[in-house]
Amino acid sequence: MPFTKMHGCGNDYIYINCFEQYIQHPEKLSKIISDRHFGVGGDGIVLICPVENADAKMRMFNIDGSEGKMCGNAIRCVAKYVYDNNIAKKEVLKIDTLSGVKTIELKVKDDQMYEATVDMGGAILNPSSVPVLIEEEEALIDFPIEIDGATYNITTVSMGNPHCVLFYDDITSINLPIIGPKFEHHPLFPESVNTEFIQVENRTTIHMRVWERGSGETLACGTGACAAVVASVLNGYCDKDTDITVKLLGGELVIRYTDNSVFMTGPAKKVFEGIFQW
Ligand SMILES: N[C@@H](CCC[C@H](N)C(=O)O)C(=O)O
Repeated sequence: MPFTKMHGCGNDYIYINCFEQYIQHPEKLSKIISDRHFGVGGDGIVLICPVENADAKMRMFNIDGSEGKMCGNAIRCVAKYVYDNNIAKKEVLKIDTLSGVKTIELKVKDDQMYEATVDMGGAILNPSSVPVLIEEEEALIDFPIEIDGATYNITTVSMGNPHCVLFYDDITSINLPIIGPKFEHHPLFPESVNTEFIQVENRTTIHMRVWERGSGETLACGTGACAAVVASVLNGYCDKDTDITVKLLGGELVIRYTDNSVFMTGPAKKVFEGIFQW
C-alpha cells in the first residue's frame, strides 16, 4: 500500500491516496501503521478520497482507530497533496470533511514546505453541540468541574470536534499522560474530548500543549489551537480580529477569531513516501 508521510507542526499522519486505492478497514489500518515501533509511525492516518462537492474529501483516524470529524493540521497537508499530485492544481482548494467543506489558500514556499490558511468555520459554543452533558444553554467559560477531588476551570469549544481548554501559569511541568485521560474519558463528554493546556504570554501569544482524544499527547493540534484562541478571547486574555500566535511543541500556528469564522495559518510538509505491507 503506497503512502505519504506528512506533518503540520510535528502533528504527523500517514496519508493514503484513495483516488487510486480502496481501504476497507481504515480503523484497523490506523492502529497498525501508526505504531512507531512496528509500523510507519504517526499520530494516525488520513484518507484523501474522491467527492463530488469539493476537490477532495479528507477522512482522519486517530491512533486508536476512532474517526475524527476534523483535523486542522491534516487539512493543510491534504491541500498540499491535492495540489502536488495534480488532483486539483489550484491555490484555493475546497476540501470536504465530516464537519463540512473547508476552503484552504495555499502558498508554495518550496517543494517540501507549503504554508496554508484555512477557513475553519465558526466556533460552536453551546454545550449540547460541543457536546457536553450538562443542563446549561450558555457557553461554558471558566466553568469549574471536579476531578479526583481537584477543581479545574474549563472552557469548551467545538471546532467541528470537541475541545476543553484550561489555563495555567506554567504548562511545562504538567504530567499530560496522567491528567489528559481524565478529561478524555470524563462522563461530561459523551464523545470524549481533546484537551488543551494553555499558558498566556501576552495578548498576541499563547503557549499550548495538547492531549488528543484517540492519540494522546501530540506535538500540535490545529483545531485545538483554534479552540485555544477562542477560549483565550472568551476569558479576556486575547482579542478578536487579531492574529494570535500559538506556540506548540512542534511549531507555531497563527489563529484569527472573527465573528463568522476562525482562520488558521500554518505549515504543511512532506517527509517521505513508502510502501506498507500488511
Ligand atoms: N490533530 C488534529 C485533530 C485530530 C482529531 C482529534 N484527535 C479528534 O478525534 O477530534 C488537529 O490538528 O486538529
